[in-house]
Amino acid sequence: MNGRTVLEVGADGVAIITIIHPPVNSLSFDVFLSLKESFDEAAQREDVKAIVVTGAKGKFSGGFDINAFGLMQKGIEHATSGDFVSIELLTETIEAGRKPSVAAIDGISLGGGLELAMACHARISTPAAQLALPELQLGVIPGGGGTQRLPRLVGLAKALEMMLTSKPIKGEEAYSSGLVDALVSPDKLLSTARQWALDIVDRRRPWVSSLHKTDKIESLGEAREILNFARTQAQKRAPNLKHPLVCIDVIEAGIVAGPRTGLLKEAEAFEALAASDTCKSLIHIFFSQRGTSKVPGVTDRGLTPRQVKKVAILGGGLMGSGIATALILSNYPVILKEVNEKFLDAGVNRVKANLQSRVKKGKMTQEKFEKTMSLLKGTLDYESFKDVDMVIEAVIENVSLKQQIFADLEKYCPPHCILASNTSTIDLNLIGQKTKSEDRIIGAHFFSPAHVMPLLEIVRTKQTSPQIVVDLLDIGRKIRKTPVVVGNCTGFAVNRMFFPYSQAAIFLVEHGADVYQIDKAIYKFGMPMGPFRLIDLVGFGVGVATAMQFIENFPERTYKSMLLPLMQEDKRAGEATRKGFYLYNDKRRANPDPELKNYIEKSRNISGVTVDPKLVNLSEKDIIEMTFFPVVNEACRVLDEGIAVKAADLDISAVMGMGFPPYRGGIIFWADSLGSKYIYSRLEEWSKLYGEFFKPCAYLAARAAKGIPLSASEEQAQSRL
Ligand SMILES: C[C@H](O)CC(=O)SCCNC(=O)CCNC(=O)[C@H](O)C(C)(C)COP(=O)(O)OP(=O)(O)OC[C@H]1O[C@@H](n2cnc3c(N)ncnc32)[C@H](O)[C@@H]1OP(=O)(O)O
Repeated sequence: MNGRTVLEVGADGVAIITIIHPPVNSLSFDVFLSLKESFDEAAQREDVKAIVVTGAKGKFSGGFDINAFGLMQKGIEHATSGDFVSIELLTETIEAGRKPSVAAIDGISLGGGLELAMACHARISTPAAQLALPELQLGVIPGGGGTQRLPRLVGLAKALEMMLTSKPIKGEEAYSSGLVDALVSPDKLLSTARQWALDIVDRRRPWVSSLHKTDKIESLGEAREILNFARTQAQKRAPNLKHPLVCIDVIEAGIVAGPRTGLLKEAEAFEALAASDTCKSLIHIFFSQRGTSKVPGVTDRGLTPRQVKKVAILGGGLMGSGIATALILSNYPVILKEVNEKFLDAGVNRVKANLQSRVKKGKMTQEKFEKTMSLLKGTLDYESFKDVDMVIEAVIENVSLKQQIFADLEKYCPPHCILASNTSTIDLNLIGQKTKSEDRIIGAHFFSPAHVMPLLEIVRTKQTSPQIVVDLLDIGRKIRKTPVVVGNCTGFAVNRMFFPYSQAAIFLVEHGADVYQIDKAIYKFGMPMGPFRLIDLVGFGVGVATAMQFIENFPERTYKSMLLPLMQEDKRAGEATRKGFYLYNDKRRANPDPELKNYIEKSRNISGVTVDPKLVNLSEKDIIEMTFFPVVNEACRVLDEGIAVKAADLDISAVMGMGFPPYRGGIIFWADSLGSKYIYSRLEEWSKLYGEFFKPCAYLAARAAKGIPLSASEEQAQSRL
């Protein structure tokens, strides 16, 4: 059985129904059926006066069992159909039941979990409990009456905010907004809920049916205004997504035609959306994100992460200060080392500024700011490194400098200390060449700004010990990053994929395509910005340095262009210099620059490239394919070489490291939706026309030949032969 509920009746006549489905008490079909049985039994038993529903082990419920979406998509399960869950169970059995029910909420009450609680006649919560309707994050809308009951409990504006952002609110806010009726500490939760239920029976407390509440709902005119504003915002935020608009339509239907009509519309829309590509992609992302910390041969050895009490960071530049911020925010004491007072001050000030911006946004109190800053100590020497448990080197990308630093670290740090480098491209074996500590050298590749970006690329060499990987995975989790463990090579996984992306864009421009048209098409596809706007943001210095690494290591498939160096020569080095592919005003607004064509022309002449009329007016589809298929090709090489353990890790790397739209499921998931054969045939066609840069790799060719998805593991691929 996939989860269940238990029913216990106390001497006071209150039946406690407890959901038991570890780890988060999700609502599987078995749990729904069992809930129905338990509520039916409680309704029938004469010794039961009232009902309390709760979740085992301090967690009310993490919502609908997300595994079940897969079953629904395969047509195996239909039990969520609105008729059963939303109407029969939640509305008719629970809300319209003859005995009052109270939800006792601790830990989490998410999605279907909150919908179950809202169908009860009252909700008692602990202050720290998290309540949310996060369904939109999964490409669906609430399907258990959430679109109808939440606005009636908290008002339209708050309900829309909760649904459209998917963000949880804590018990305290839930209480002040009317979602819960009382707040109590965890030890008093059940007794308070029991008493509340009995009080409803005795008419000492109101018997409220959320679905029929009217006091919080705005007038029709006002409601329409709020809904239309939400529509505009939703379209602006994610123009490619339809389900947020469906959610707003369903809420509106309930307000215009009544909650019963709203429930039916909701159920219908939920079922349709659960079968959509967006939902499939987002659920793939949900599980893939949780799967990144399961590394075969590492996390299955029973190793326990060691405690890291003190961390040292070398380099207080943009990366070093960002990493320091991320660590102190999670209460790690940090030593920041720089080469002189001036650089040290600048580094410490950057950390300060990072935290101050949180204070300004109201995300941090002044007191917490001071406490957090006190965890950071600056230094100019290695004196205080003797008791650090981890060092993260974040200096400039210079091999000999890094080699020297690691040799020094070996001397000054204790033998158990993790020696990590934040390099984004350099082979770790090179960095550790002058040490005998290869087993504790590891890559901790953060993405800028390090205290904001969610990805941490953990790079292990063949010598890195599994214990060190387990330790870093634990730190990653504690500083709230999604770790992806990859193998060692130039560029690792994320930059290996990133590189052909900007290269393809530069190739297209040199052959006649328009910079701004490319950026527009890629933005429309769902990237946060186009490749040229991104190169401007990152800065040409970084772009050129990375290019050199790739030219050196993968010369056969690097498209060589002088465009960036030429622009750099003229002090056009990106946003920092206010000029790059765009011109930037005081407010960082990017404007196209008519002068750009002169540089492109010059660069074309140097490369000996002529404009290809076929590439001048490319369709958006062609721009997307010519830019992203080389990325898919490189991702296939990364998989083939074993740099990434599984395709899903690359999907997460693309989403969190490159900004690839999660609703397309990540780079390989997206590629598989188009088919390996199609991608192969296009790359093959372009490689004949334009050379090696587009040449499909052996992995892609083999899978295309057999019609096998790119994500299939090697064993799966073999078994399909
Ligand atoms: C009809 C309804 O309207 C439709 C719905 O309810 S849709 C579902 C709505 N619910 C959600 O979106 C909640 C999703 N879950 C979460 O946000 C987080 O997992 C959480 C806050 C519950 C717990 O977070 P955290 O403690 O960090 O643990 P996390 O690693 O994420 O999850 C623990 C395990 O529970 C699983 N899990 C979490 N929520 C789940 C769910 N709703 N269904 C199935 N499994 C779930 C995770 O996959 C993970 O499994 P693993 O250990 O095998 O990798």
